[in-house]
Amino acid sequence: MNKKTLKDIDVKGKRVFCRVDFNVPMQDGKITDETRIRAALPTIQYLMEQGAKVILASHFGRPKGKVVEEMRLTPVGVRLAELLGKDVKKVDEAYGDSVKAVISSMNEGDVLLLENVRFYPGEEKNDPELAKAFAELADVYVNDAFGAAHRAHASTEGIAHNLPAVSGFLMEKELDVLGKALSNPERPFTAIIGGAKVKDKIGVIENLLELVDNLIIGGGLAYTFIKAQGHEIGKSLLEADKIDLAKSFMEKAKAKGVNFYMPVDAIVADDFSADANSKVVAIEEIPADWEALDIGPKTAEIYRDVIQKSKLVIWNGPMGVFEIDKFAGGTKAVAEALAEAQGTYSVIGGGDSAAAAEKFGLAEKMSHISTGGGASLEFIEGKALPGVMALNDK
Ligand SMILES: Nc1ncnc2c1ncn2[C@@H]1O[C@H](COP(=O)(O)OP(=O)(O)OP(=O)(O)O)[C@@H](O)[C@H]1O
Ligand SMILES: O=C(O)[C@H](O)COP(=O)(O)O
Repeated sequence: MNKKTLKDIDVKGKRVFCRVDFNVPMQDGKITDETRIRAALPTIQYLMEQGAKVILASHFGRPKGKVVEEMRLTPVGVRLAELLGKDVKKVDEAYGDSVKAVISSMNEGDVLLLENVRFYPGEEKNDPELAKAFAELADVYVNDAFGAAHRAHASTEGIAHNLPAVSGFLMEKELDVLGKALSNPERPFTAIIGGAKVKDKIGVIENLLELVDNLIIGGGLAYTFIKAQGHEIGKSLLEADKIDLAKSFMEKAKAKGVNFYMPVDAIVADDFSADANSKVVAIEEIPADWEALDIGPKTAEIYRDVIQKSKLVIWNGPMGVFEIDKFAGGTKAVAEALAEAQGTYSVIGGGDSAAAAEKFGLAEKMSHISTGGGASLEFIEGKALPGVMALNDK
């Protein structure tokens, strides 16, 4: 990487604004997967050992520029303190005089966690004033938030223009590992795209068609494609204004000779809940009042077979609502196929896919679990990541 890293600068006694990605899966105020917190520890511990005053900033969820009580970073601070074996002071703002006062009382090696940066409308707008306000808190900026590096926001991009700016260890490692896997990909190269963020991921699919031999679609975003094929999808997730785009992708795949795999069956439910009635149906037969919440067993078998014949697989986004056991089978089948595949380099991206691998006890069997979802996809697509571009050159 041609960007400066933490090892290139001296942080002793300095106030370091360290952007991390603590956007962890959470249910009822409990962290359900702490991969992203653990992944940030090497940088945080290094900063502590070097005698920096460590000021951590992160976003959590999508509060849209307002304070949302359930999206405070307080539970993350509690868990971080346990993992570090050290107090972590948490404040309820992310800049301003009261935060400055807390920072001025910090000792070398102390750790402070700021509030969710997305509580401020300027964050996602990359407002230069907010970037300046963040920068005023510190002497140095370290970006270790690989998972948010595809966002040009005030705490991931803007701030880097106001302070000496370097990457953290996690950022460096992610760019290194992903860069190596993709510089000359082994084939067959397969991408598996699932999850629920249809808007975010649909563009990615188009770019992946230029790179891969096989494209597997699952999760909530599959149903926009199924609809585009002319089937009814009941109450399944749909991005209606993307149907034509989905159609054009399927045509593009055909023209390019990319194998485009979509669910042939699904598990449908009459409610989005653990005690819903559910059944397996062929993909053309989703009942009007039901929604598809997982791929079906036939689809899982086909996907398993493709995965096992691949040399490089990137996987982003679960195949179904894996948080609920009865809709977890498809995601589990994909995770198992990846874990069992011999000689296949497997890269998992996305908070939820990583959480799923962890939930099924298969995380250790994957070649690389990236802490980035959208970020790893954009990197794979060959896009420049704003959070990386803004850092100082070596
Ligand atoms: N068929 C479906 N209908 C509705 N929701 C679904 C369906 N399949 C999966 N999901 C949901 O998608 C969510 C994950 O989607 P998301 O796109 O955020 O994936 P991700 O792996 O976390 O990627 P990223 O890190 O980029 O956000 C899960 O909470 C899961 O329950
Ligand atoms: O979960 C992620 O992919 C990152 O934390 C970025 O979150 P975002 O998609 O809400 O920007």
